Amino acid sequence: MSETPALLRSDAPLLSPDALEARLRAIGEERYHNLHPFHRLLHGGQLDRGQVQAWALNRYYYQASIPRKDATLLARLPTTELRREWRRRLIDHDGSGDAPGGVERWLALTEGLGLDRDYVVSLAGLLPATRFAVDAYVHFVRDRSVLEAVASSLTEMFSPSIISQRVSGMLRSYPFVTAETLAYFTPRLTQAPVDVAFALSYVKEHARTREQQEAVMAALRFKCDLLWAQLDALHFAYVAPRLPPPGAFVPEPT
Ligand SMILES: O=C(O)c1cc(C(=O)O)c2c(n1)C(=O)C(=O)c1cc(C(=O)O)[nH]c1-2
Repeated sequence: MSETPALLRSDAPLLSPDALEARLRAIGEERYHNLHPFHRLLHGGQLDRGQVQAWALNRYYYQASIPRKDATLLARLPTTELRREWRRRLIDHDGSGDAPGGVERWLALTEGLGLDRDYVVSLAGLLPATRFAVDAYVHFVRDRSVLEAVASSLTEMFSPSIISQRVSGMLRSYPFVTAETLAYFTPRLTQAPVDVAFALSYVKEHARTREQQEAVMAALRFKCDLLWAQLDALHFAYVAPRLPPPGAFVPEPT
């Protein structure tokens, strides 16, 4: 379902909170990155080891930047209650005490795929488009309203189902992938619904005008687009026409 841009519908009536949620879910059905051809190849076992490495290496920058964006938003939240809620996300990704977080677990994934840890962390082989897309997320959360920033996290509504498909598809298809390598994803299946429960109820409660509701929907579309753009860049560089930009990771020939 494609929607008319907000500017054309300034007279549109306020949506009920549940109607807003239905619109948000429809955006995911139309644009979430589970629909991207690169993901279909990844989950369907149709990539080689070098292409899977390229995906993991680039996605490292997304994972490593999630706590940067959550810390950015945390600093803007006005109440103890909101900050306590959002702080949990930082712990999920950065860890706490001896417990590793998601960023460290993603490095276990890239190492399990045979990539050198220092090379991954250096970001030297990153696609430029990955950097631009991920940085755009951090900047969006810094520059837009808190309501839009919270709404931009709502792609997580759609992530548990893609994660389940990814883990089962990759384990079935790739001899070089083990359950241990994909352990990153297991806690996400319980963390994401907790994140979403809060963010969705916040958005449903705080989007009180149609304009704010349109801004919330636009934030979710923006986020879907930046996830999509990362996969476009991977596809162009490593699937077809296979034109990695200068300096980007080049898989070893198999
Ligand atoms: O595997 C995925 O497809 C996927 C998608 C998303 C997402 O929809 O943004 C996230 C994650 N994973 C994820 O692991 C994660 O920690 C995460 C945090 C966020 C966010 O916007 O705050 N999205 C996602």
